Amino acid sequence: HRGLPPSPVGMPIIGHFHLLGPLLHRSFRDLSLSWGPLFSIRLGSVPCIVASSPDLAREFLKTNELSFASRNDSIAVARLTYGSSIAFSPYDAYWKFIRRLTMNDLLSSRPLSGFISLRSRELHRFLRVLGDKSSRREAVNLSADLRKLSYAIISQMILGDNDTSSSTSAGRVEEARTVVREVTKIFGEFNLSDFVWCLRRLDLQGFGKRIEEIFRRYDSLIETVLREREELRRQRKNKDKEKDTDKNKDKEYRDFLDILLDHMEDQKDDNVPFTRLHVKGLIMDIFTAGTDTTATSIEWTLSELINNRTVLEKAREEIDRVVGRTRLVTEADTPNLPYIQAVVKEAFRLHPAVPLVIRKCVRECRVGEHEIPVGAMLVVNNWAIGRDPHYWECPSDFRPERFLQSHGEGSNSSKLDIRGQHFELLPFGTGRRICPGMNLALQMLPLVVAAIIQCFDLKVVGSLDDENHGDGHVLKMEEAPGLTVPRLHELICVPSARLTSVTGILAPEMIE
Ligand code: HEM
Repeated sequence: HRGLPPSPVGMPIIGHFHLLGPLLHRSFRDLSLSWGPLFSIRLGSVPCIVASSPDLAREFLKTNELSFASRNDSIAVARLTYGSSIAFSPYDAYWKFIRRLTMNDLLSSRPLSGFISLRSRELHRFLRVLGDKSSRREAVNLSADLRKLSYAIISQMILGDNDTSSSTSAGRVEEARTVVREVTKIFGEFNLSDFVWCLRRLDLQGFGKRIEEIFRRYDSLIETVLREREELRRQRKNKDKEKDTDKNKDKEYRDFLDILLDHMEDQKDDNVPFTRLHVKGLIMDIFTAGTDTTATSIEWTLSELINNRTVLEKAREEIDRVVGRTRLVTEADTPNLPYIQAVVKEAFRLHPAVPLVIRKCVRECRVGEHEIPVGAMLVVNNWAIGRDPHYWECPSDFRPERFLQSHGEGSNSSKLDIRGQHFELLPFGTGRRICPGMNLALQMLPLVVAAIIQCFDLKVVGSLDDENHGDGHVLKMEEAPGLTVPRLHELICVPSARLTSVTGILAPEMIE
C-alpha cells in the first residue's frame, strides 16, 4: 500500500515481526523514536499503523471513529471466547446487544450501586488478611492478593455469592484465577499464525497447544458452573410452580448469570442469536477484561507510592484530614480525596494497565496524506503518549500535583480527565468501544489504594533495585508482557498496622 505511513524495511513473509520484543508497547515506542509518531509496519501480510501522539489518537479514534470501531480477532480470541466476545466482536448488531446488556444489568451506575456492600465486604476481608499478616510480621504477596480481591468482586457480581469455604469450590476459584491470567497473557501476544496464512498449520510458537490447553481447563470449569446453575434454576422453577409464585417475584436472587440464561431461554431477537456458547464467551470476556486490569492498576499505584515517600505522606495526610484515624475510608469519601484521585491518574499515565488500544480498520479512510486500507490494524500507544516529553513535563517523575487544579493556572494536565475525552490520557480508551468497566474501576481504585495506605505501612521484601538512588533502595519497576501489563516481580511486602483503631476492620489483637 503506497499511501501507508512510513515504514522500516521488512522481511519477506513475516514482515516486521522480528522488530517486536515481548513488551510490545516498548518496541512500538522505540520504533516511533526513529520513524515518528505515525509509522506503519507489516505483521505477515497485515498492515499495522502505530500512532503515538494525542493528535493522532484523536484523528483515528474520534474523527474516524466508525472506521476503527472494530477490533482484530485472533485464533486465541476466537477459541477462548467461543467466537462471541464483547471486547473483540466487530461493531455489529451482536456487539450492540451484549454491550447494552452488560451495561444495563452489570456495569452502569444503578447495578454498581447495588454492589457497594459486596465491594466493601471484600475490601474488609482483604484488609483483615493484611492485618493478620501484620500481627505475625509475615510477608504478603500483595499482587496475588489484589488479583484475588478483584476476582472475588467481579465473580460475585456475575455469578452471585458463591460459597468458597469448601475445599472443592476454593480449588475451583484458584483454578479459574489461573486460567483468567493465562488468557489475559495469551490475548496480549502476537501469534505469527494470525498474520501469516501459510504458517497457520505449523504453529511455530506453540500457541495452538497453549490455546487448546487453556480452552480445555476453562470449558470444564464453566460447564460445571453452568450445569449447577441450570439445576438450581430447575429447582427454583419447580418450587415456584408448587407455590404458584409470580415468576417476577424471584428477582432478588437473579444475578448476572441468571440474566444471561434468561436471555438465552427467551431468545427474543432472532437476528441476534444468544446461545450457551455466547454465555460462556461473555463470562470469559468480562473476567479477563475486568480482573487483571484492576489489580494491575492498584499494584502499580502502590509501587509508585512505595518509591515516592513524599507523595505517600501527602496522600496519607489527606486521608487523615478528610476521613480521620478512627474509621476506615469508604467509597463515599473518595470524591473528597482529590490528591488520591490525582495519584491514581498519575499512575495511569505512567502505567496504563492496557498500554495499547488496538482496533481494526473496517472502512477505508484518509488520515493526513495517508490512505488506511480495510483490514489494517491500528495501535494507539497509550503508554508512549503518557511518557512523551512533548506533552508532559519531567515525564518519568511521579508527580500527582500535575493533576491538581491549583497546580499552575493554565496547566493543561490539571484539567485532564481520564474518561476518554482527553487524548493525552486514555487509560480506558475512548468512543463507542470505551471500557464499559470504567465506572467500576474508578470506584474501586481510589478506595482500595486509600484503604491500604490508611491502614498499613508496607515494607518491601525483594525486588529492590540494586542501585542506590540517594534516599535508599527503590522497588524495581519492570513489566511483564500481556494484554494488561502487570509488574514482572510480584509485590511482596510485610505490612505493619499504622492505625491503632480502625473500627470494624482490624480486631484489636491484630494491632501491635
Ligand atoms: C483499571 C481497570 C481497567 C482498565 C485500565 C481498562 C482499560 C480498558 C481499555 C483501554 C479498553 C479498550 C477501550 C478502547 O478500545 O477504546 C477496555 C475495554 C474493555 N474493558 Fe476495560 N479496563 C479496566 C477495567 C475493566 C473492568 C472492571 C471491566 C468489567 C468488569 C472491563 C471490561 C472491558 C470490556 C468488556 C472491554 C471491551 C469493550 C468493547 O470492546 O466494547 N474493564 N478496557
